[in-house]
Amino acid sequence: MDLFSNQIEPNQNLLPKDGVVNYFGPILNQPEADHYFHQLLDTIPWENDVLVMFGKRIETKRKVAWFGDKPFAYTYSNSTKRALYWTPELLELKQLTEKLTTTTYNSCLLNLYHSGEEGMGWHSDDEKELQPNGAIASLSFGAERQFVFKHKTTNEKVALVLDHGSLLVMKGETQNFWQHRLPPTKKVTSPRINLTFRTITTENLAE
Ligand SMILES: O=C(O)CCC(=O)C(=O)O
Ligand SMILES: [Fe+2]
Repeated sequence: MDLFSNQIEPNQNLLPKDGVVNYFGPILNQPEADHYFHQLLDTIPWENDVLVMFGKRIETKRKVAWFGDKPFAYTYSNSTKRALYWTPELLELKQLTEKLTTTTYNSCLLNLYHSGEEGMGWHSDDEKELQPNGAIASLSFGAERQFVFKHKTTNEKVALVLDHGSLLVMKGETQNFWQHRLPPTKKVTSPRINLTFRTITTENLAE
């Protein structure tokens, strides 16, 4: 948290055009955010993510987990995952996020970055299973990390720092026009957990 956190304006659009990104700053106090961070770190069944790059199957160091209302199938970087049912803590966080963003979500992708050496490359969250132009709400816990948007045609960039216990929302046309990434950094040595609440279209129910 910084001295200026009381100036964070959740209604301000951080993007200059072609989408909407709102940063709410911390939405939990420090003990609450610490509680969720440790609870998620210890109890989520974290698994290595698998990417297919140049036809090769690569396991990421970053770990992931996938939860939802139903056992949705979700194909992400060529691997299909099935959603687990919400834990009580994830349901609490979903409820709080829904209240603050006045939107409902039916699933959540969780990422665990063990240190700053792990990040996520440029991408848009535009998988076919996701509701087109649906809001994506991102909760961060643990180490503060930079998050960057890049416009797909003009290359304009917008960067911000995602605080412990903070909420960020991407909505409207954001995923069509912008990519985002979590840059790796040697300056951060502690872990971070990120939760992205999403809406999956209900045709994507696993057998
Ligand atoms: O870790 C983050 O803040 C972002 C994760 C992300 O972009 C994703 O899961 O699609
Ligand atoms: Fe993303």
